[in-house]
Amino acid sequence: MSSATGTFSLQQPLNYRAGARVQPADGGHSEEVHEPATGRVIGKFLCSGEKEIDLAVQSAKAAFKIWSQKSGMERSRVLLEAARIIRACFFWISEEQRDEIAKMETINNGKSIFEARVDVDISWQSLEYYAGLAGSLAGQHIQLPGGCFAYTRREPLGVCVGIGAWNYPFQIACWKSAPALACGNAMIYKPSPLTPISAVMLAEIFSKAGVPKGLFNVVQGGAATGQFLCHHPDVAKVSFTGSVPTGIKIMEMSAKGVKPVTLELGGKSPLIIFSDCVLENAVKGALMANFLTQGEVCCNGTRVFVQREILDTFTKEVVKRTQKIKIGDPLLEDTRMGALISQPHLERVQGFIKQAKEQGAKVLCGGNLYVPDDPKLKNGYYMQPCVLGNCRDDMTCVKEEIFGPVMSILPFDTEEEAVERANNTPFGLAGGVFTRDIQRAHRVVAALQAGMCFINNYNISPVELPFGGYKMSGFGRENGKAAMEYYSQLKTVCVEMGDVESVF
Ligand SMILES: NC(=O)C1=CN([C@@H]2O[C@H](COP(=O)(O)OP(=O)(O)OC[C@H]3O[C@@H](n4cnc5c(N)ncnc54)[C@H](O)[C@@H]3O)[C@@H](O)[C@H]2O)C=CC1
Ligand SMILES: NCCCC(=O)O
Repeated sequence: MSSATGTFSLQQPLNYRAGARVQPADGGHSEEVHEPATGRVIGKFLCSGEKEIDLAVQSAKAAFKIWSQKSGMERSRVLLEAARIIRACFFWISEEQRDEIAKMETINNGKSIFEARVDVDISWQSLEYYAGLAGSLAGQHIQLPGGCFAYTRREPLGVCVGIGAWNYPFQIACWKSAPALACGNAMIYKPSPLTPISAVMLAEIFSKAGVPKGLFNVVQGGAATGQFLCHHPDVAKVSFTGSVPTGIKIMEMSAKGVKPVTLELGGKSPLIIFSDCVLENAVKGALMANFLTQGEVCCNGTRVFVQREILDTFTKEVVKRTQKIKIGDPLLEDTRMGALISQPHLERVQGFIKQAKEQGAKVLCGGNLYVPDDPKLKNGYYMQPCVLGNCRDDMTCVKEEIFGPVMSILPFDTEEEAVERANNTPFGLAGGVFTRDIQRAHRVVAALQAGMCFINNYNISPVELPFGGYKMSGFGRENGKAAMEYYSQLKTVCVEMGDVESVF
């Protein structure tokens, strides 16, 4: 079997401003774009400078004037059309076009085409969901004495900035832009410099769907470009997905301009497996919690606490299935684990495994580099998914976010102990529990200090559900109705129906 892996090269500019792909007006250094599956350089782009950021902001401000005056239903129709265009890529047009977005995501990120398709589905569902909410964005009427009254208006914020990570490039761009645009805002989006491609595709789709020119702009670059965005005086809000250290910097920069922020940061989430679980589901859940997108998922349940009675059976089954995961060319239909995002990241993950061994953990399977047979893939960033046993809570692999395919198994005896250990982390993004005991399931998730909890499943992402963290995993919410609050502000209008009674 062969695939298109190893054939793509970037031809078009990756910035998008005022309704067109453009080269940035100024810039610092240029960045290479890699194809993780082969390690090939597929192109380069110039990181946007201060002048380009200002042009993008001015263009977004002009579009905001038009878009914010539209009714919710008018905005809804445009978002629905954008969702339809993306779906059409999947279902109604030729095979070539059908897979276009997912293919680009796979080429640029390294994840399997199978998963990339799911990501793109979740992305158009997000646009569809917020299209549905746009028309019902409304305030309140409040009766006051003497026939006076007040009402509230839910208004957009203005030009919002979205800064994204590299693990779900298209999906993160949609999760931020869909509620932002539904509320009447404009957005400037900066993807990770490692995955610059698919956000521009989204910009083109928005234009085709009928958003005003400049409503959704894309600027490319790394930290410096992100800083220009956060410091720009005409930016009203920053929504960030990425690591905790960068999240702290974003908050500091935004604080200077008193700009609201949404922070979707990292995690080290617990998954608690009780001995009364349906073992088959718990094993599947543990794999879902650890190995999607090569383990590069913020809400992964990487600390797998297993009740001692079933530790051996559970571990044996998890190891058996992990060894069967098909690694390799991510564009092949039957591949379930592609390449990690970059060579430095692969080395970092390998470093965590080495350190885990030094600290006494036992590699139960995987953990080594993987070299596919296909010669074109020999420089790709592959590794075998890894399960670690003999783990303790004080080990680095159990305390720190690895962001790779590494599961740590930790035995426990009692519910109380499991909950206490699960919460013993500065992170609080997600958590999960597998048990047949319905009361215990709800008791445990109520006690977990985490923003997104799963009972008897893990890592599903329906767009209707608010998603976000507790503690150092951030604040604010994406998805669900909740996100609308983070992209709008409340104005109160107090109406006098009589004469003014002055105290002077
Ligand atoms: N909670 C969530 O929803 C998610 C969280 N993450 C977290 O993201 C991390 C991995 O993603 P990375 O891209 O490596 O994170 P990162 O923090 O290095 O970069 C994220 C984004 O911030 C930009 N950036 C970096 N320094 C900046 C600065 N000083 N000012 C402004 N922008 C700056 C980057 O260019 C990139 O676009 C992991 O910790 C992961 O857990 C990833 C996906 C989802
Ligand atoms: N579909 C899961 C998204 C989580 C993340 O962005 O890492």
